[in-house]
Amino acid sequence: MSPALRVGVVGVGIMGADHAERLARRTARAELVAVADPDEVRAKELASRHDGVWSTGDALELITSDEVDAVVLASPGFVHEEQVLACLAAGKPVLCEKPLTMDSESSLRVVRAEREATERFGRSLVQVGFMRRFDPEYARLRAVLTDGSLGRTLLLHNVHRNASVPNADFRSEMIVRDSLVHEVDVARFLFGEEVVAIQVLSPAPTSLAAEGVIDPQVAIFTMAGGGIVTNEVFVNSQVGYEVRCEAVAERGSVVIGRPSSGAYSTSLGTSGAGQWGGSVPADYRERFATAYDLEVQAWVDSVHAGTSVGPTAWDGYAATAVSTAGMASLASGERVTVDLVDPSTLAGPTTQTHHASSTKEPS
Ligand SMILES: NC(=O)C1=CN([C@@H]2O[C@H](COP(=O)(O)OP(=O)(O)OC[C@H]3O[C@@H](n4cnc5c(N)ncnc54)[C@H](O)[C@@H]3O)[C@@H](O)[C@H]2O)C=CC1
Ligand SMILES: O=C1[C@@H](O)[C@H](O)[C@@H](O)[C@H](O)[C@H]1O
Repeated sequence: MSPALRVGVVGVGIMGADHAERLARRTARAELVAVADPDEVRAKELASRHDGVWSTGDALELITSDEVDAVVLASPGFVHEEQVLACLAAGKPVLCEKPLTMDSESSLRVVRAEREATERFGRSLVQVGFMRRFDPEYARLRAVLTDGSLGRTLLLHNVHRNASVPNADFRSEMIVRDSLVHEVDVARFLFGEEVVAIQVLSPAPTSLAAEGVIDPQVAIFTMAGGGIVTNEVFVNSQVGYEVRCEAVAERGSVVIGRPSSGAYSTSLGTSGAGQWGGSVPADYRERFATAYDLEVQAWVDSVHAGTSVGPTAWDGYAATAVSTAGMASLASGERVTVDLVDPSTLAGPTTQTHHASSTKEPS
């Protein structure tokens, strides 16, 4: 049996700490060996909870270390380009949290570098952290939509709510680039097509959002085959983490993410009367715990096998291209066409994945 994959985690805030714990405690054939964060106290504190894990304030030191075989990037999106490129230069497989980068041009640079690295190292090195593809409910929904029994998929209706967002930097644009980007990937994953246009509408905002932040937002995607996707993203809903998706097809519809499909209970309300309903998860770490576990395990297994799995650099770029168009639409209120490079014009091998849960890449 091959030795455990020695993994380093870059950025140990909310998601990085969660992934570090997962790698250290419940990912087979993997070992957490190092963590990096410019907040060195935070990195050191996390490392001290695990035997033999070292910490550094310098992400590049971790990425280039001979003691690290593969890297999980959970740093903020604006540093992903530099850090993914460093992983590619070092020939290290990287699981990069979404979004791949913050704009279309930088994501395209990553796709080009990834193709060169694939030729050089003989395998695709980038997986993007669109974990919903690994969620059992989304995977089941995709299976139902693709088995042909319901006919062609016509519409998707997505709801994505966070109780609140962590800091004052989470402006209207972040709702598009950091939150709505999940729905972009879901739309591509479920339709198996690209998003060709987006319109972002700005309803009157909640008084509970930070000054000047447009929250909620409603976005409408047009798919390459003419399907339409409606999306509500509301990041200051006060209640909890609600992610639902309803697909409408020619011969039926399918909904996932309802409380009844998870924990469901009756209880006594504060008034003493009986009430019904499920509990709403507090945040993504609770709602998508299984998806993250499956995502990280699949990544580790694929690295051992020398293959790739799940969302590729192309998937990351295609999603970011939609967000970039979404930013323009947020500013103008107009429908904006997505500008996506023709993949056949890119040099190097395609980064086709070999996983049932991946969107087919245009050839
Ligand atoms: N897949 C999912 O459901 C989720 C994904 N994310 C993604 O994970 C990433 C991190 O998000 P959070 O953990 O929420 O942010 P966070 O703000 O909680 O943590 C970010 C960490 O990165 C560190 N950092 C800053 N600059 C750095 C650099 N140059 N190199 C290394 N580390 C650096 C910060 O000090 C902080 O500890 C983002 O890309 C975000 O979009 C976040 C939440 C959920
Ligand atoms: O990825 C995530 C965060 O970065 C984002 O900020 C949240 O809105 C999403 O719900 C969460 O899944």
